[in-house]
Amino acid sequence: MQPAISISGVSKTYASGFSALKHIDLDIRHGEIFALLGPNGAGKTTLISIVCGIVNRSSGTVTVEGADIDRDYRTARSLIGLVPQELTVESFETVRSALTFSRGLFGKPPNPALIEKILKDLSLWDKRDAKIITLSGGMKRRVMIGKALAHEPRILFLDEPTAGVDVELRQDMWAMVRRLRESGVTIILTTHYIEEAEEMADRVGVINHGEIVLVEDKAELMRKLGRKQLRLELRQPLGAVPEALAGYELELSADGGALTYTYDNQSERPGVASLLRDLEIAGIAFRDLDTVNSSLEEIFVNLVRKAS
Ligand SMILES: Nc1ncnc2c1ncn2[C@@H]1O[C@H](COP(=O)(O)OP(=O)(O)OP(=O)(O)O)[C@@H](O)[C@H]1O
Repeated sequence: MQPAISISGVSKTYASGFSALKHIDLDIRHGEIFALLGPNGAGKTTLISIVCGIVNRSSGTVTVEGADIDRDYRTARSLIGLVPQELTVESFETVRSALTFSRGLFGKPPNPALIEKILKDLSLWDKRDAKIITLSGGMKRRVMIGKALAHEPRILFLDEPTAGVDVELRQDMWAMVRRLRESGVTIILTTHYIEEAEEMADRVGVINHGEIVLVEDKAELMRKLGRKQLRLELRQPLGAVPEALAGYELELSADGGALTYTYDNQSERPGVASLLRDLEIAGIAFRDLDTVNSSLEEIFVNLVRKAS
């Protein structure tokens, strides 16, 4: 099956000469929730804006459900709903007319029943005739989502959906995103909250300095998250790890004074107890030991640092 979105060799150099994206290759699968994770300024918004046809790329190709975003702009664009980072809603419009108008922009015939359903799904039906200016920030954000859904897109981009949003609304938002996914919509969200990626995503892509540094199933990342390290301070420095301990893939520190064993619960590797036994058999004594849990945050920070 062709991907929902295929991004190939996409680069962006702004007029200032700043290179915001460097040869991005990325496929988004049908029906997944993909979290694009990266620090401020990494290029997330630039990438989304290119796919949505708001920013011109310097090179590369993008297709949406097979439609090229240049040659087949209208088709590609109509398949996408975009909820931008900034709240950009017409203050004096009513909620319902904002959605109706958005649908019309895509040349779709009016569909009051659909607009009603979207408003109900977003818990905005009671506010359908309210002017947007009278709504709370959280409600305005939901109006933005409603506008993005009004033309029945197959793919929804959410740029920092929960930035500055309180915990309750964040939970609501996540529940809503899941419902959308269940209805078959592919979702790409950008975030710099690791917990958001952890909670929501089927796959996670990490972007830093305009480069994709990792794309992985979340489950695989969680496996890494569950990884632990045992560090042993040795009594006598070693010149090399003895052959008998090769199965543990131990890491010897540069000065030979410490061994690090990385393991996780699902690992096929033998556990800590057997390592300690085998160390004793090999005549390696240690004077201290310490365990460290790696977290997704740590994985992320390391990736970002390595790429810097
Ligand atoms: N019009 C522009 N002209 C020059 N540089 C720009 C322009 N727009 C964005 N940039 C730069 O490109 C880089 C990537 O910006 P972008 O908004 O894509 O990052 P981001 O990952 O979405 O960050 P944030 O999480 O802060 O929104 C930043 O360094 C930004 O300053």
